[in-house]
Amino acid sequence: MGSATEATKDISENLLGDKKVTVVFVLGGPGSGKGTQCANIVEHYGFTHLSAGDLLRAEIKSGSENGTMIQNMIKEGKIVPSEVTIKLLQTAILENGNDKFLIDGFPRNEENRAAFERVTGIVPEFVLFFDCSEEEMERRLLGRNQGRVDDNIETIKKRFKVFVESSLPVVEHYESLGKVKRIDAAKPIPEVFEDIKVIFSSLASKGTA
Ligand SMILES: Nc1ncnc2c1ncn2[C@@H]1O[C@H](COP(=O)(O)OP(=O)(O)O)[C@@H](O)[C@H]1O
Ligand SMILES: Nc1ccn([C@@H]2O[C@H](COP(=O)(O)OP(=O)(O)O)[C@@H](O)[C@H]2O)c(=O)n1
Ligand SMILES: [Mg+2]
Repeated sequence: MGSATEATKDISENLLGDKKVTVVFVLGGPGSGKGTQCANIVEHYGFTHLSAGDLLRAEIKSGSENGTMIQNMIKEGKIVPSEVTIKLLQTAILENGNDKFLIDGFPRNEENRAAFERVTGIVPEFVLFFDCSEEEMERRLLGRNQGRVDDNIETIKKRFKVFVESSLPVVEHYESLGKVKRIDAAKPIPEVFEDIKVIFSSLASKGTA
């Protein structure tokens, strides 16, 4: 009996060669702590962390022909066309020996979501959603100090708008499928990780990751 999910997994095996993967999407507003907690999850649960933003920034640095376009989009807080980001994610998945991935900061809009599903056939195990107020996220971004072109108040405001208008609908989509695990991301880093551990420990004990 082939369920819809099984059918999609078959497609994913075709497009990713023989590779079967477990994927968790890590979503949340800018500065909600996605990258910080992904590092913790990698250390404890053997996932590979793929940050869409990091892959795009590496693409700029590599001198790719898309570099200028990507840089301009990031500076404006806009979402880069899916084909660019999906290609980077797909290559990273195929080049990696691991079969468990945290995809951080993707999908960020409906176009990202639908195109990724269509192209890779990958259906996420679940979506880890970091819930945090804009006031707190703004404070964190202004203190992040990584020299990013988008961590200034003008771009931050644009990113918040894009998050509410384009990214939250993606979370709502997965909510309607019962796939969202919401985390109170306003708490201190160790407390947030304690809540995340509960989720990943139960996943590990079910043998799905
Ligand atoms: N729970 C937290 N409490 C306070 N500061 C945090 C917390 N989580 C992350 N930070 C800090 O906030 C900034 C943004 O975190 P980051 O993980 O880069 O967020 P994101 O990837 O969601 O944009 C970093 O400087 C990080 O050290
Ligand atoms: N799926 C994605 C992810 C990031 N990006 C771009 O990269 C920027 C930084 O993304 P990020 O995930 O590193 O940012 P944070 O949420 O970690 O602060 C976004 O504001 C977008 O301009 C994108 O276009 N598409
Ligand atoms: Mg990040």
